[in-house]
Amino acid sequence: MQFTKAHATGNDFVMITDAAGQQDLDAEFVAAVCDRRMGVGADGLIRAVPAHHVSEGAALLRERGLSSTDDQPLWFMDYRNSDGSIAEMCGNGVRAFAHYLLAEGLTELGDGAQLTIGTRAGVKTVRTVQEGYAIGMGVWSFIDPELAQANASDSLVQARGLTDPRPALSISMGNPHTVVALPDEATLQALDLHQAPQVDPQPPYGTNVEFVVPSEPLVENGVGRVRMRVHERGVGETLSCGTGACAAAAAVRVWAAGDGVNTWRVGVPGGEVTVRFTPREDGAEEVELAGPAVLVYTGTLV
Ligand SMILES: N[C@@H](CCC[C@H](N)C(=O)O)C(=O)O
Repeated sequence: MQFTKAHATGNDFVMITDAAGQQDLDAEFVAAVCDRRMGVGADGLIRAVPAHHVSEGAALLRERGLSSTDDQPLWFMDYRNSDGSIAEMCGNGVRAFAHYLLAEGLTELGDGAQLTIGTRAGVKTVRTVQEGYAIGMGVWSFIDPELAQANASDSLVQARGLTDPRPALSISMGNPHTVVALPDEATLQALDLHQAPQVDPQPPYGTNVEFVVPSEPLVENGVGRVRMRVHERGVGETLSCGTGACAAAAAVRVWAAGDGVNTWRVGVPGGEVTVRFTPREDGAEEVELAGPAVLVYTGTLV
């Protein structure tokens, strides 16, 4: 099996193409490929498969009235975490996926230099921008709107390196996130994320946990800035999480009542991504995630 190793701000993936939709990916196989000592090593594995060849993709085509054929496929991002579990969405993965599809000649940019791809969290648009790719992520939402709006927090998080549990806010970006604000960079750096943080109450399907530190000043020239470290569900600590960066920026906006600040730069151990919010008339906010994507090498699994 041919594969390409890719990364997007250090969040790394093994990319494979399955044009006929015949590749049965079981959790054991994915975990073996993603193993950093015994396999290729990656935070996740992404299978590019035409939407009409997988049930979730076919459902998406029906819902959205889109077409996908062997000649003109709508490519579906089948994303798996490094432990083999399936996740709904991966923001950095979409950038790597778009870069991979274009480099492999599997698709071309359409009108407005845009691409449309399918994911388990719906159809996403991708456009090329100076820093790489910008993804139309859809709208963010509170996981528990009542609790979140009343307290600006809905849970408590404890992690190694913190003296006490800290309040957190749960946000969906297609997949679940729990965002925790920390007072300063020293506290952020002192965290030991080898062990999964404890979230109370425990989210039913697990969660990705983002620890954020607002920059000083928080907003400069109309742009908000935060630093973040993340412990990902199904992976562990990663160098970056795209959906996590969107959730972190959304949470900081809520806490800082910074609704007017629509552009946020989120610094992660693997670089920086940009998150933009566009308020809609119905009160919801569309999110765009922009950042680089890199293809590192190709290989063959034996
Ligand atoms: N790194 C990703 C998120 C991958 C999925 C996540 N671990 C989950 O289980 O929800 C990103 O860039 O968004």
